[in-house]
Amino acid sequence: MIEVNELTKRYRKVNAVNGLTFTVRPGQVTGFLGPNGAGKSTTLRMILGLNDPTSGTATIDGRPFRDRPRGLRQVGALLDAHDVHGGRSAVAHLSALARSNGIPRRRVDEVLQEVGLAAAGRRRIGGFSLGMRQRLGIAAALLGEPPVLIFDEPINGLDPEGVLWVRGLFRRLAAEGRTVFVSSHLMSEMENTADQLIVIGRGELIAAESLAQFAARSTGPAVTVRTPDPAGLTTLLTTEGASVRPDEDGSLTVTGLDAARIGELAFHARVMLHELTTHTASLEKAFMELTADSVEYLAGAPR
Ligand SMILES: Nc1ncnc2c1ncn2[C@@H]1O[C@H](COP(=O)(O)OP(=O)(O)OP(=O)(O)O)[C@@H](O)[C@H]1O
Repeated sequence: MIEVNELTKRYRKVNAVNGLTFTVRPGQVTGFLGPNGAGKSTTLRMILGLNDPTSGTATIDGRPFRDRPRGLRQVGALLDAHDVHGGRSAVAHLSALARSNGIPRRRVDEVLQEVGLAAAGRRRIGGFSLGMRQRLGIAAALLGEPPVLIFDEPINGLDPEGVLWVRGLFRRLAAEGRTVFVSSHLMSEMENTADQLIVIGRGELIAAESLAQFAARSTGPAVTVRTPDPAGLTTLLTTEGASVRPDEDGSLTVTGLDAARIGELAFHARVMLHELTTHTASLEKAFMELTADSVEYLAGAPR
């Protein structure tokens, strides 16, 4: 379990993290979400004892991480995939980590196999792609079979097969009862993986809830309708209290009535329908709405 209490980090000009309080529980995948610059990496570094908080505390299983003598056997973390010695091979890098953390040497081959790098184990890390470096970072995190795992933007640079693999891996680690905390700036990366979400913006907590609770915040389902008589159908549906928006491709997006009711109304009014499709609101959209006020770097909009 990871517990963060009133955690604050102030740099000279920026409040990178401001009074954050949340808990990350075992047996679940918890997504740590926020736009660029929200303070995710700074928070993770403080949890791992790599940065000192200005105030507040972060503990792993009840104690600050830097007090832990068992290192990689207690917590595995992927922070910056580039933060490894490029002149070494993957095997040499992992073997050194295993040695200094009292982990049996056989784990090196096991984790290389697990992350799909067995064939590249003897190659210099300097020649690895970003995706391969991410896999190596994940291998290092898994080396000591720790109960707590922390991954900062692990999906960056992975190919589609890698994305699927890593999602399955996180689910499996959680099912084994481990604490799995994964940061991302994209909701889409988390919606098929996370059970719980911690959302931050400008260093402050915006939401800490289950994915289901988060989904319930979004603005309800919309229905796409295609008809040869858009004007007639629009009048019919707005009279019944729906909002109808014409789309560029000639279809209508209807909110406020469900597909069954729209079909019924059209049938009774003898309006022909060519399409009637329900869309559940996208979580990405809900995430963007939720964090809109705290987006620091907005394309095309000087602030
Ligand atoms: N060493 C530092 N000195 C000064 N400011 C810093 C330092 N590290 C981070 N910051 C600032 O703190 C804020 C939070 O940065 P952080 O890297 O934690 O965000 P993030 O959520 O991980 O962002 P991203 O998704 O872009 O990685 C930013 O405004 C950043 O510029």
